[in-house]
Amino acid sequence: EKVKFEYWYGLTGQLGDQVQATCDRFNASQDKYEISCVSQGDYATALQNTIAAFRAKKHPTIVQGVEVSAPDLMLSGQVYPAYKLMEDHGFDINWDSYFPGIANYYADSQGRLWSMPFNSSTAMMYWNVDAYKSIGRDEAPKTWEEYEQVLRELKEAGNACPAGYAPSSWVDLEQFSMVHGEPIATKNNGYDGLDAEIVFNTTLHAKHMKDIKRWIDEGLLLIKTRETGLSTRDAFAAGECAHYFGSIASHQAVTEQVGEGFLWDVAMLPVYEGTERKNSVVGGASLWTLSGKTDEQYRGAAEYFQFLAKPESAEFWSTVTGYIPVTDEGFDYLVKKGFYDERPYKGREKAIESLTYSPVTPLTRGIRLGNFVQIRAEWTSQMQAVLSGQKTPQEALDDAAKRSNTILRKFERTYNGKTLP
Ligand SMILES: O=P(O)(O)OC[C@H](O)CO
Repeated sequence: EKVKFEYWYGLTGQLGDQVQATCDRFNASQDKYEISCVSQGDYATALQNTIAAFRAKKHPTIVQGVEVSAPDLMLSGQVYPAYKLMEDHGFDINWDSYFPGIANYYADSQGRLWSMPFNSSTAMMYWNVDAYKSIGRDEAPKTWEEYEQVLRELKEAGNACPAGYAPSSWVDLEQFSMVHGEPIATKNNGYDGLDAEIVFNTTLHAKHMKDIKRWIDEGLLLIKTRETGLSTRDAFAAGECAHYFGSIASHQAVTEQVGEGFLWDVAMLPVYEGTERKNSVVGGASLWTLSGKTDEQYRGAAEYFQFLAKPESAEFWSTVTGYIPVTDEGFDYLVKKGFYDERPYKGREKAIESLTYSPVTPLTRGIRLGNFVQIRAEWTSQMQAVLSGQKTPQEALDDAAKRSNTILRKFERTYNGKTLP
């Protein structure tokens, strides 16, 4: 009889279907194990459901943990660290092959990976090349100043939606801060201690949110969800808005949505003039093995991880999504096959360029702040208050920082005396 184990993931739609496909491929590749993969909705819900399931001992063997949940999972006492899982089951993983930006994010202070990198992304600017042609341009802006200029030119040329906008902590705060080398919190964004404090209301991020508000007021950015019910991605793919900012993960979905409709591309996030661009930070999620399972189930989990790490699996995953290969081995395999040479896959390498743009610094390593999923929610609700005209960006960011610090202090008390591994 096959050994069965569960894997809960936090993706839906096109991406969720492709996670399911990795499970089907694994099940078809061998006859000893049967992985059962269950979508839990989005990343935040997957995490929430997993915590709730622990109480009833109904939790899965593997959970897909959103990147920022790493400290919560590491301190939970309920994780079987990936490096140990693989070692205990005799799998010889070349950990050095993982891109440093990815490995750093999921590693403890001794450089050992606690989760298995899987769906790694970063934020990109999606731009409509045909719309640019209409204003005599053929390159994506590298600075926010130039971006504003492009928006203005598009509007003047009669474009009704130069860009769609929806507040995204991941793009506007987290990735933005990384590429500008600006801190989100003290203590190197939490890596150096649970007593970190939020500073995002005092950095270049505050200027950025003021600029975004001004662009909205000037009709350069349209809040699509409010105006048409469309997501910024759908509005872009429908040719309605000339830009949107989002994960490279959706590159394949956008490819399918746009079809032959128009020419488009992705570019690295702009930076403000005078900024020395830094690496962006890995987004997406990684796979965490949880406590309380049988040794056979753990062996199955390790086999699945080993299966995902194969270059052929990396090729499958990068083809059907936009996620990047997580190892040098996977990347080299794709490069040798000419994967990035032609559309529709050409462009996806820009995510890797962004992630590896500079050596990782203490401020661009990532975020190690407790309960950051809740901090994201606070930031978002404060930004909604800006969009509805109730607060200025600075007031909203000050309030978001205050509430976030309360969340951090609560987390610190929960793990009183404990330190991050
Ligand atoms: O859409 P994804 O999977 O690239 O994830 C984006 C962010 O990292 C979510 O935290």
